[in-house]
Amino acid sequence: MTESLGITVEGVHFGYPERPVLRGVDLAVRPGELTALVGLNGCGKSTLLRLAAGLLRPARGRVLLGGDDLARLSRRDTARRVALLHQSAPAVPGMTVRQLVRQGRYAARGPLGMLREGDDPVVRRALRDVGVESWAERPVDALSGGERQRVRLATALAQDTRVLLLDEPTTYLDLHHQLDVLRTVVRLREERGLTVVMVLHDLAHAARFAERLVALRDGRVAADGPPREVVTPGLLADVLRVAGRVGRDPEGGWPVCYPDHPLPGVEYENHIH
Ligand SMILES: Nc1ncnc2c1ncn2[C@@H]1O[C@H](COP(=O)(O)OP(=O)(O)OP(=O)(O)O)[C@@H](O)[C@H]1O
Repeated sequence: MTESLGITVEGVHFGYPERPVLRGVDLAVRPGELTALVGLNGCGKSTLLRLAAGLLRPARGRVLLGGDDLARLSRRDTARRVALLHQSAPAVPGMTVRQLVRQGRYAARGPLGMLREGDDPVVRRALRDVGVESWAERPVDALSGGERQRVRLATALAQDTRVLLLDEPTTYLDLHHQLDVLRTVVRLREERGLTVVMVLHDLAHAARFAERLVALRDGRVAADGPPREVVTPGLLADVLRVAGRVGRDPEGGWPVCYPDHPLPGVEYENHIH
């Protein structure tokens, strides 16, 4: 197993024009840790992942991967260390699953990698990891939303990085495949020492599968710790704006939420009405 990499976010501020989003985020994800990132729509979760993937640059502060400031790494070096599963990405018409997954290799290898059209063991492994080998020659645009989501995960895995950032990896998936993907992430993290940060809206999944839960609110980290400690009725109310109760799974002991009703007072201060 190669050495795991940690992610350090130091005093990061970021905004889009006329839209401040992150206002001083500090976060240290330890090497090999599985972290869930939660928060209301528009609070900046995807923005934070994009900053951690080097696709955006902070206005203030810095992001380090394994101690190296992303601002000093080339695109290629960044892509060798960190892969991002985007919320959605359009498929090129006619492209097969294998061709799309192979793009994960190009990101890490650049033009020389593109010459290797042959059977790439990393691509095969990525297809196998998410159980989509049998679709390799199918056109991506003929897949269902859930099937496509799993192929996108395989594309991120094909980058063969030590850090994996997953933006809502279970979107579009039925419950069977949601659990399947989350268990796959847990397994890969254990087998390969991957450092994983995943955005999840399902607090039940976050509480069960992540060892650490980070909640964003008002552009800052509002809660950070093991789910057993931070998932409380207060978190539900203050960060997710729902009233609800929190219990314990009788066998596993992880927190189980019983959300009741939405609380008033969500201010989409960043939004232009
Ligand atoms: N390219 C962009 N240009 C301008 N504003 C943007 C851009 N991308 C995102 N935003 C805004 O920045 C804020 C944070 O967006 P982001 O996608 O990070 O939120 P999120 O927490 O991931 O939300 P969701 O849960 O809905 O996916 C939102 O107000 C959004 O409208």
